[in-house]
Amino acid sequence: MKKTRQSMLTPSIVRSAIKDSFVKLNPLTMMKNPVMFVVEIGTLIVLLMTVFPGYFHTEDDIGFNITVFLILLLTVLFANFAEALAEGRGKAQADSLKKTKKDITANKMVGNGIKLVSSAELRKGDIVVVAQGEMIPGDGEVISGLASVDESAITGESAPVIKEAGGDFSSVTGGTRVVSDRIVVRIAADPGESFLDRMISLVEGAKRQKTPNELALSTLLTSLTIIFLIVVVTLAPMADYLDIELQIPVLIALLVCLIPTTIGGLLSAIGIAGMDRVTQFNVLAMSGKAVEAAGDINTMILDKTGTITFGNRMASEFVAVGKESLRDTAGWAAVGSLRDETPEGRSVLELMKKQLLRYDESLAEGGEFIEFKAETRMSGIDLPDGRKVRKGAVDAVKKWVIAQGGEVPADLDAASDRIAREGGTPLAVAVDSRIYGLIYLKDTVKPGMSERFEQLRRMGIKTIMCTGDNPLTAATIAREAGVDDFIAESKPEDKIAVIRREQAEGKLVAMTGDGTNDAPALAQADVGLAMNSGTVAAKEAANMVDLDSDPSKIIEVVAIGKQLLMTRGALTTFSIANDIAKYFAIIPAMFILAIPEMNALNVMGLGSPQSAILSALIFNAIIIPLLIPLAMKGVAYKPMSASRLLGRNLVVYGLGGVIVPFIGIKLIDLFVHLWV
Ligand SMILES: Nc1ncnc2c1ncn2[C@@H]1O[C@H](COP(=O)(O)OP(=O)(O)OP(=O)(O)O)[C@@H](O)[C@H]1O
Ligand SMILES: [K+]
Ligand SMILES: [Mg+2]
Repeated sequence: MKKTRQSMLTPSIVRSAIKDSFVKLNPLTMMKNPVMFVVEIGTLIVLLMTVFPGYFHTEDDIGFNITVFLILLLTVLFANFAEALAEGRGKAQADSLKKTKKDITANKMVGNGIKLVSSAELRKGDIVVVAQGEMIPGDGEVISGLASVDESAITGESAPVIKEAGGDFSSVTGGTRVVSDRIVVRIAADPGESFLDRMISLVEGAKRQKTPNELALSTLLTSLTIIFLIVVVTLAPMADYLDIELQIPVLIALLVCLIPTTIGGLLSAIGIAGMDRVTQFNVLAMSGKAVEAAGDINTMILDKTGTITFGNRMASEFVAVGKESLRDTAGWAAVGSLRDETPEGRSVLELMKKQLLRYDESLAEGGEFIEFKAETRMSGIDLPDGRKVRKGAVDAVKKWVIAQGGEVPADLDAASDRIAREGGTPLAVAVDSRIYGLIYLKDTVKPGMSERFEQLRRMGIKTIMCTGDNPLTAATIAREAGVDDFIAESKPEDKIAVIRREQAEGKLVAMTGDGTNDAPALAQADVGLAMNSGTVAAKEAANMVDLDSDPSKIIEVVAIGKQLLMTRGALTTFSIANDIAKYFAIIPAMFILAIPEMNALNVMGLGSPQSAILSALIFNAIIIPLLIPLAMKGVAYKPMSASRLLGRNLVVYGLGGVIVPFIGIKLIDLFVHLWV
């Protein structure tokens, strides 16, 4: 698989991030981040005191005040830089997508003729013809024809994909190119509402809103900021009363050290980078909320065919039952599959060829094809002579035959059970009231599935396989794959019922799907991952789309969501723990001259009061850029239960958060002390 996606930070991204760090100093922008906004105001106050020392009577402290001002300014710039850097990759990606979105000429069908129009004029419902070498002018559904389409502009995948009318592979995306044949497409989106438009605004972050989780954390951080603001402001009169002189820049330095600037500066970068990780993984998440929900999932609904198994269910054997001959069984299976375009149907005809079996193709001429439906779980053909040929799930065919007064051969169940126990799918073949035998459809569980489900179990996620297949096959595959639970013979509406049942117990549910009949369930699920190859309805209902159309990717999406939540939690813990250490650096320094006993609190043995304050402030600033890589990459995630994880993170980031600044500030003080 060749990916053209940009996944590295380029010098140009870094350059524009540096520029943006200054642009973001605009107070109207800063106000959205209350913690850093307080720092910005503090910076301005110290700046005023440096510029007008006469007015503030701060002539003696100009050197110190300039230093404080510069460190504070850097603190704000570092936080802005973190956010700008996180946004950079998305912006670069949006730029390259915009190049894909040029205006092109479309062949619009008007009456019986074709009119050349600009793609920007196309509306929902318009019909266009796209021939070899041409670009598809808008999102839509193929209504006739078959073509291979190069979707690399959108998916980064260079191998063309087949698009054809009818079924689950009929949706096409504007901006992709037809590389062979010719298709007729019904446009499904008005200008400005296309998939490409949505993708651009998504990676650009235009629609980025704070998620509920981020909002809750912001509220906490703002409350902490207000509390420390009150503490610091009330220090001044108290000091006054004790006849201790406290300079305003020192109080501001104390405040900035105490409020959670580390997480305040990195919070938005963490969220953007998390979304970006999902995008780099070729999954489009419609909102940050969806990614976070993925991190909190309790239950995952997966279908069997194509998700847990490879899904190329191939006919591998014909089995006759009762007194029927193998030749007749195979022959009717083939006639019943003649116009069945599903992979299962095609594989029956291939098996006939491979086994050199002959059958009378002309029988089907003029017959009426009965398409496979998940509701009936059968397909076949009604012959012109009145005979009805069916193949399908064994219980469905049995019911159909019995309804016509037929009987079920005694050895049918034993034969189908054998296939099912081996994990295969048995399809019964019948003509009118007579069952001839079985088609053995083989499918294999994808390698490594059981390890992945084991990982999910350790994360505390329950997996439920929902399949239209029979209970025995389902049980075998479920055992082999290691899912926790399964539901067999499920119809599309059963999926939504399972989701509702789990949600009623207060659980968050994820599911994948691609068909139009999956759309309601995808919309109902907290995390719905649709396949890009799937129908427009599925893609619209879901809150994520996988551009590679790999349904098992939901597992990685969950891991990314968890990593995002964990990174945020870990850095919050670290940030707050950090501030404790700074308290011990600054408080003794502030009072030491007036209250010599305070020296007992000077546990760090810092050089001088001024050096102590500056060192704490410098540490407070540089910890932000130092943690940018962690915020962007996310903390390493190992599957384990939520409570063990919490314990581990408290030790690493809580204890680490207390110890690191003691060492850091002490080291910085050794240098700073040489100058002040
Ligand atoms: N082309 C076909 N013709 C006749 N019967 C079919 C055909 N394809 C599948 N079936 C039968 O219908 C059943 C249901 O198919 P469906 O696609 O709804 O579910 P599934 O593929 O078995 O399971 P999953 O939901 O895991 O994809 C299958 O188990 C099989 O017995
Ligand atoms: K701080
Ligand atoms: Mg299926």
